[in-house]
Amino acid sequence: MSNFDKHDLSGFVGKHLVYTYDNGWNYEIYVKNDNTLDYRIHSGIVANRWVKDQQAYIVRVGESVYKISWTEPTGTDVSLIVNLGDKLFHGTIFFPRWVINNPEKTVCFQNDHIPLMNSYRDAGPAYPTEVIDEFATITFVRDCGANNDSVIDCAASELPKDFPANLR
Ligand SMILES: C=Cc1ccc(O)cc1
Repeated sequence: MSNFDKHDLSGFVGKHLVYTYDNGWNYEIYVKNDNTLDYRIHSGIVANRWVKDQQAYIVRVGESVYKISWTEPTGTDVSLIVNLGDKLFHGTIFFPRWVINNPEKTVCFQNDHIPLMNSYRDAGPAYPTEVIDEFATITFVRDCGANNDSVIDCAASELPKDFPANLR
């Protein structure tokens, strides 16, 4: 039996993380509450895409290890492991084929374009799925409290040049 409370997400909710995948892609998430995240993409095939209020399954699987999983309006599925104790991160992204073919279609503030993303998802092609399975290095972490809408509120391209050093 585990000696931690798997239902206690208090060590995770409010966390703001910046991390770089081993393939060079730079991403950022904010764990808004126990079933919601915001994220922003700095580099990679969909750089400058950003999303608020994505509903997700968030579970605790170790003393300081958490897993976040969700499916997007685009049909992209994501599952992340965040190991805060070891500053270790692993992400698996299941991209539908249409995103790989035309990643630029998803580069936007998605919240303003949900019906469009759903229509792209439904038009496909969905297959073959492209699986990105990568470790990442956490380069920045801080606590911002729950339900803080100021943490991620613009595209990566609009951030100060010294981000995230400007937050320290
Ligand atoms: C497709 C979204 C997405 C968001 C965060 C992350 O680490 C991987 C994928």
